[in-house]
Amino acid sequence: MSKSEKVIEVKGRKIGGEISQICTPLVAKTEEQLFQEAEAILALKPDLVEWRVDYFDDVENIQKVLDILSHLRKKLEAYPIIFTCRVDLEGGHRKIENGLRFDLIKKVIKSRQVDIVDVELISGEAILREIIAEANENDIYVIISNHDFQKTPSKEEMIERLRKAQEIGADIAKIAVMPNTMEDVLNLLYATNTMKEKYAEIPLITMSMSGKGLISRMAGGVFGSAVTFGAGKAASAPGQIAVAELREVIDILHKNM
Ligand SMILES: O=C1C[C@@](O)(C(=O)O)C[C@@H](O)[C@@H]1O
Repeated sequence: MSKSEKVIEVKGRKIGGEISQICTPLVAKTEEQLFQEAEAILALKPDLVEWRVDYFDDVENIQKVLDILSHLRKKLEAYPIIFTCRVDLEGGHRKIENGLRFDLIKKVIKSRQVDIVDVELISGEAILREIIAEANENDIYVIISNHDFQKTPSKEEMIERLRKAQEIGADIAKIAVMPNTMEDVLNLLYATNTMKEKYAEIPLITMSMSGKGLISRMAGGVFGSAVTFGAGKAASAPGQIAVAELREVIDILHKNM
């Protein structure tokens, strides 16, 4: 029996349930584009939406971000929203001073206008625990994530990072890595499956990026990844394919396995 039984249910979507959930990122630069993008995404019917606020030109204007979020929340009422201000060192679109970034994340948590926030494992335990405490008080879930856009670490290292995220108190542990060989893709899937079978008490999100890693975005659920990212108007990472294509593959796997 696998240990990964904890299912997180947000707005009727079961993260860690029987079927992989599809998340689509918003990567607009301006407010106008953001709402156009959100409109376009609604037509794609993903399961979750992620606002990658690091793409947003006014990301450093916290009040503006909060104001926009209250409108976005209404527009995407039926959808769980993940709020992500990705650090530049792990694929973020721009460099934002850490103090400001963490302040933004905490204020967004307090506003309760999102369902989930994503924070990187490299942020360090102290700030992660502060953010988790704030999130717990406000009924918001926390993804602790890790990214490597250059390579795929060893299986042991990936398992270690996912376990560390869980140990710190993540509700969901995530890792996205770049494969240089097909063995790297297998290693990511192996780490995912091992986590699911042996260590995970929380849902996992894992992906091997780029075209090489595409199989992990389509079939990662089979090995224990609870969410896969599908492009909306634009991709937020290499290898994301259209939501409809992902949905088709996931449904075929789900129906027949
Ligand atoms: O961490 C992730 C995963 C991701 O990097 C991907 O590879 O699909 C896309 C990001 O938007 C998201 O925050």
